[in-house]
Amino acid sequence: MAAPREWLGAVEEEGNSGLQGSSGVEVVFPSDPATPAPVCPHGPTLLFVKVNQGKEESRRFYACSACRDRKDCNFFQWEDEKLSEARLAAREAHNRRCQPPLSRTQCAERYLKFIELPLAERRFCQRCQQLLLPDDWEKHREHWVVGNISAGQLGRPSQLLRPLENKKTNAQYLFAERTCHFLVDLLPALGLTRVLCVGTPRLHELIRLKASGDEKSNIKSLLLDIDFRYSQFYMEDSFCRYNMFNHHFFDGKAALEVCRTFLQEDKGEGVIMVTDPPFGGLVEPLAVTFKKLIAMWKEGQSQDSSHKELPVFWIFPYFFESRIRQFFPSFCMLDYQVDYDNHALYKHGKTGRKQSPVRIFTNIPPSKIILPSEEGYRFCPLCQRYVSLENQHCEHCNSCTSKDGRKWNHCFLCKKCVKPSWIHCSLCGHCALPDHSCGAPKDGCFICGELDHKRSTCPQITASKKVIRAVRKQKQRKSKKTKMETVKEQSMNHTSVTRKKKRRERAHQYLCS
Ligand SMILES: C[S@@+](CC[C@H](N)C(=O)[O-])C[C@H]1O[C@@H](n2cnc3c(N)ncnc32)[C@H](O)[C@@H]1O
Ligand SMILES: [Zn+2]
Ligand SMILES: [Zn+2]
Ligand SMILES: [Zn+2]
Ligand SMILES: [Zn+2]
Ligand SMILES: [Zn+2]
Ligand SMILES: [Zn+2]
Repeated sequence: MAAPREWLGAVEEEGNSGLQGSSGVEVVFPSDPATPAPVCPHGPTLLFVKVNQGKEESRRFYACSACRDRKDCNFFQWEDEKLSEARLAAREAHNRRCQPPLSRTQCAERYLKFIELPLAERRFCQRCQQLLLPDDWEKHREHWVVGNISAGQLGRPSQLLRPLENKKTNAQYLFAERTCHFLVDLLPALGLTRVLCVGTPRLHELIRLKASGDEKSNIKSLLLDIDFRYSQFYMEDSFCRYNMFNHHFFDGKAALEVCRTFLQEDKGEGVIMVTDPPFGGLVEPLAVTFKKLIAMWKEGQSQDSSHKELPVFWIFPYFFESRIRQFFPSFCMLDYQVDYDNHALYKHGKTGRKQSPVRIFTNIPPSKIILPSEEGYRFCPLCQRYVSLENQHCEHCNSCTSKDGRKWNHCFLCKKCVKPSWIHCSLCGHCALPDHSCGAPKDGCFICGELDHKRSTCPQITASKKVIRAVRKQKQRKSKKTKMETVKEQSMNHTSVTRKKKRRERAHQYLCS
């Protein structure tokens, strides 16, 4: 996902207005893209706009969709910038140079050769993260090479490969066994036979292991992931190198067709998409991509099943709930706490603030998803869903209200349940942390500073007449109550660096305190 914070530097270096008050970078999806976005090594770039509090939108620019760190991809181009033929040619050459050294077909051929080798000749170079054929040995002689790579190891590449823990781009946090088994075990009960794994390599391999093991599960899986190292372990029909922030298949049409065929098999029956994107990712580009995958599945549906939805598990931290529901209103958040192997803080079994904040968002009715009682989950008959132990049903809200696994308390003044650490502040008129600064400006509109709307719907914005029309329409349409809800929703529509930073800080505080 794109590089908000890093790109701010670039924007400023280019002599644009400095930061004043709150500022940030948003992704823009032009409704009628007249010109296709320029391409970086990670496929089409995204269009961004820098927004400053008290100012109108500034100049828009293209940046990489996948890398948040300029060190990983330093693509930058102003929207209205004209590039010389020479620069365009240099960019093309650069894009080609950045692709993996072996093609997808070459990787598949090497894999077939590798599995034919006797155990003693099956080697893996830790340094290069590569399976070696005898012809490669000499080149890796001085590297840390492990031998005797068993069929079991080949079947679990996520254990053999070093997780890419670069937080800004890959954030390759792998499911703990507990979570992975929980997900796999859910599938048969839900009548699912195919899983499109988008950024879930460990789930993919466990499904395949089960399919080839004694239990003879007949569940199939296709992995879409940006990590090209996985190409070494799978044939073309079970792994496609893919960028989930721009729906880009690195191996072109052939790979796209693999995905389409997989989704549309059996008239689209029995398939689910499970995705666990890097948490720093912007929600909107992800939502746009997932809608494209859903549309691909829908193309294969008959007329009479046009009302059906592709089942989805979107794994993401709970504080993105309103943002995700903005794009997928039918999704609900399960209480199940997703656990990771290589993330020290996201661990199940911790209490208080140390619990994992990662949840499953799904359009499958939550009553059908049984959460393990041995881990403390119970069924709430009133909510018709499984909830965590501490999540108590509030009779005033008529719901099990806790989002973070702790017991929340009902505030009669706010008329809702709030976190246990919050108290009602009579000065602010709502609940907040005891040490909050009263009356401190909340995240308001970047342009006029008002709190009741965001930049995208600011009546003062002159650049976008469309937005003004939308605001007017809204004013006409909404009653006071629904208007309040809309404002809240809009506030989530405003992804800014400041806000994202705050959110990260909040997540950090949440996990550390
Ligand atoms: C948070 S990890 C999820 C891994 C999952 N928990 C598992 O154990 O299977 C994010 C995954 O998304 C992949 N990824 C990161 N950026 C991506 C992108 N732009 N497009 C597709 N996949 C991406 C990473 O390689 C990684 O496998
Ligand atoms: Zn890039
Ligand atoms: Zn090597
Ligand atoms: Zn309940
Ligand atoms: Zn309540
Ligand atoms: Zn209150
Ligand atoms: Zn206050």
